Amino acid sequence: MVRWLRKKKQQAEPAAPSGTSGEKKPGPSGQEELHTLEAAPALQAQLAGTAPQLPVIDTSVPLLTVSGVERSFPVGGGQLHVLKGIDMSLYPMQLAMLKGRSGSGKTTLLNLIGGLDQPNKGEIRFKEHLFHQCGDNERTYIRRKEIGFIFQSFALMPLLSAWENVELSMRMAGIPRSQWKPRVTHCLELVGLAKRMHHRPFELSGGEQQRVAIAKAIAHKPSLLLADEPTAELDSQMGAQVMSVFRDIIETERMTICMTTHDPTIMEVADRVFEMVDGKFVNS
Ligand SMILES: Nc1ncnc2c1ncn2[C@@H]1O[C@H](COP(=O)(O)OP(=O)(O)OP(=O)(O)O)[C@@H](O)[C@H]1O
Repeated sequence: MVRWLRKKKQQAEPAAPSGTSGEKKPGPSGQEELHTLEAAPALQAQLAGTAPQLPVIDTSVPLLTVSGVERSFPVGGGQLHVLKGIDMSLYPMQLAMLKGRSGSGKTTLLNLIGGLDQPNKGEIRFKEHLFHQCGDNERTYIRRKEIGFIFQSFALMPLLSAWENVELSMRMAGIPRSQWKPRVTHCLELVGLAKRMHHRPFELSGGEQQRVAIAKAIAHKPSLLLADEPTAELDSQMGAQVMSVFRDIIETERMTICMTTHDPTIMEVADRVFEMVDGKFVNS
């Protein structure tokens, strides 16, 4: 078992990336808060100081910048203005959360950040790429290489095992076959499913299925992981396990995670919370 140190809520901090230096913080009681989850060997090695040194990442340079973004949809002969001027930055190794009432525009924004859709106005820069200027093919190419998606409903192939589901995503991402075996093993170990690799989705709990979905989403080593309500279908214990896995992924895979949630308990582990009201951010 591995200890997971729960991050403190850091909403009050400015836009600079908070909590991204990898330091561990005590819980509100001043004690380290313990969450138990099957150990991720890569994380264990890191904690034990036996892992190889990871490359240094400059966490002060945004991975993604959204500036003045607006998105409308044609509805019933008029325009529905969903996003009304969004500015945000996501930094390397940050866990960012979007919260807001149903219909406030969170998924619409996540789709834009992930290059699945384009804004009517404003700019989206992801690394050196200007998403608002890219054509569909270019965005698809960048997305396949650099971005991973996790959905509320797991989206696993029901007849394939956990292993085969993750392997399929590597095949579809065009990753050379020689890399499949070590990477699938690593990803499933990272999400705590070393002993469930050959189970099919119906033989796994909801939380385990979501962790297979996470392994699938990170298998091609994206730098940004986007998750639309990844804990909505899970009970609170399984939701906490998914958040624990997200923290491990940030530390060991050096990814940035941006997710939507309605759950205030889940928000406590965020480095940054963006609150959306009627297509705009408030208090952020
Ligand atoms: N393609 C579309 N065409 C027309 N309207 C759309 C489209 N996509 C989203 N909308 C509308 O935009 C608004 C925001 O939707 P969105 O899914 O972004 O909200 P949300 O905050 O993610 O909600 P929830 O928490 O329920 O998932 C909704 O009123 C929705 O009906």
